[in-house]
Amino acid sequence: MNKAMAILNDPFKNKGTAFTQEERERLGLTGVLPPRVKTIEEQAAETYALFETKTSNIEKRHFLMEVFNTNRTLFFYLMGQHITEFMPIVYDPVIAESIENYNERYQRPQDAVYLSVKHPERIKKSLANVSGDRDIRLIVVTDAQGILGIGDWGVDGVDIAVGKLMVYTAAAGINPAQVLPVSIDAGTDNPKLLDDPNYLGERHQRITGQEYFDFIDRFVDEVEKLYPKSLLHFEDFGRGTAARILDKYQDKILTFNDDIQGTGIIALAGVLGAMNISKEKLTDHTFLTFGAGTAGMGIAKMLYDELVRQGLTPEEAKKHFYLVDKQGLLFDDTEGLTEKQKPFTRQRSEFANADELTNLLAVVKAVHPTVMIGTSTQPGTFNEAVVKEMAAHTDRPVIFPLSNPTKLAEAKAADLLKWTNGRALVATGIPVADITYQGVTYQIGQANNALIYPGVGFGALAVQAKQLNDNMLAAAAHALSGLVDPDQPGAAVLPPVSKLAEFSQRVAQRVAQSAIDQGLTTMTDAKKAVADAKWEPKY
Ligand SMILES: NC(=O)c1ccc[n+]([C@@H]2O[C@H](COP(=O)([O-])OP(=O)(O)OC[C@H]3O[C@@H](n4cnc5c(N)ncnc54)[C@H](O)[C@@H]3O)[C@@H](O)[C@H]2O)c1
Ligand SMILES: O=C(O)C[C@H](O)C(=O)O
Ligand SMILES: [Mn+2]
Repeated sequence: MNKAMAILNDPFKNKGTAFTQEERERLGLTGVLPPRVKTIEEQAAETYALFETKTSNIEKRHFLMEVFNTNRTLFFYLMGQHITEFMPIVYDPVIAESIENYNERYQRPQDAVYLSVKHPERIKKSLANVSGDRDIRLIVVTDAQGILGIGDWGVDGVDIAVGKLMVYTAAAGINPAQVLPVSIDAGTDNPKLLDDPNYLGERHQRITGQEYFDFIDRFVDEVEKLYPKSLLHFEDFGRGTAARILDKYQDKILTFNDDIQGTGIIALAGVLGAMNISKEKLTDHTFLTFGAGTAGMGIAKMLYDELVRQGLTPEEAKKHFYLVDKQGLLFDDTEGLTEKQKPFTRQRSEFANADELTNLLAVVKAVHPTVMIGTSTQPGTFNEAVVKEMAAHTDRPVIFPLSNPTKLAEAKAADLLKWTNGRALVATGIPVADITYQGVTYQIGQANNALIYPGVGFGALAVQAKQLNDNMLAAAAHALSGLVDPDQPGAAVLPPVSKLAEFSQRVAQRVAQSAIDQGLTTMTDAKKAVADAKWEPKY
């Protein structure tokens, strides 16, 4: 390829019509572009006008991905201008639709690395082929066994790694040339993909057990060797692997599991936001987690740690939790408990009707939760009967239906307000427009880990922290308090996505400061480190 085309085809270098006359001369672009030199403002305005002509969400996403594929600077400049509008398009919920249509709509590899569990010997070469001479600092890896709540999507799940990284840059300002999305293709147990002639992944059932975990070990090892200054972010692994991988590596390398830790932080931040509104104490609450999987147990752990920080003993704190999963309320003798569930189970002797506590309504009747969080993937399960029963025993029920995407949410925010006469303090996983109910306009907080992981990861990277530990996660959860006026009628429990870029800096600084305070870095000035690391979309 000639020099000119190599530059124009490189999304990290390309400026399109914005190359100046001098740059055109120097880079061999003279005569290669139409004469007019445009500014980034002009490019953004014309690109946005084209975006507005697209009618369906999937077309909008396709269009934005073309901009992203062509010119990263312009893409992030534009996203900075339209963050609230673009988030649901490039990220959740439209990303779910794009994953479900990946094979038919395949555009480009999008600078991701494609690894196959059957070929551990190709890991190093594959990583190096994609990263080239770029100084990689952030990797988002998925094996796509549990994409949002839509299940196993094999190689098609790569979009979630790409999308999560787009949010990192848009929210926190991580240099997009320093990131690497990775797909680990371990096969798929999704029969639809195995039967689809267009499927782009390896056509076999998931490889599990030793061979799988050996591959992960080798992958982590190669990442640490090739990119020693990087943060390794795991996304949408399965219930049987996510926690195990995190437990193995969290004290050894700079790593983060978004579904466990990111979700835990944002849910705790939302509950703390609810406490600011209701003026209640966290330690007076009873927590019910519906769907005690990867996310549900991450949330329970963060809430539990906070109760202990607020002075409860571990034994007292555990008594505040009730886990409900497929089996109903989880008891110490329930079959099929996960390692993470075991410490939070209850005893049958606590209840006269323990054997009847096999569904959510029965459990709500028996335990009177005051905070109920859904990560079950079961739509509509926070129904009118359940919510009214809960609301009969508490003034301000805190209810977070967090399952994604939209079609899987345990409830709709508007229904929760209606069924509780506006008393519910609600946060959802996907964005919800303001709701006017009985004369009050309610803003609905978005308890999606996207509101927190960019600041967390960026803060840790900015000070080159050795690890991301529980204190840093707690610092992030507390960083969002004070950003919403809790006395405004209809106030949200979390700050709005429109302020994402602002509060991500604050989260990053708090996380960086925590690393400094704990001696996990040699740097000393969190504010300066975060400011210095920030990438801006400009030519
Ligand atoms: N808002 C956020 O930031 C956020 C973050 C992570 C996950 N999530 C959502 O949470 C959901 C779960 O994700 P995960 O990664 O924890 O998946 P997971 O598979 O690890 O956990 C889901 C849990 O729900 C349980 N479950 C299934 N059917 C049930 C039923 N009928 N009743 C009760 N429990 C049932 C499963 O047994 C499992 O334990 C997904 O929809 C995901 O999108 C949201
Ligand atoms: O991707 C999201 O929207 C949040 C979360 O990580 C999820 O798996 O649902
Ligand atoms: Mn996820």
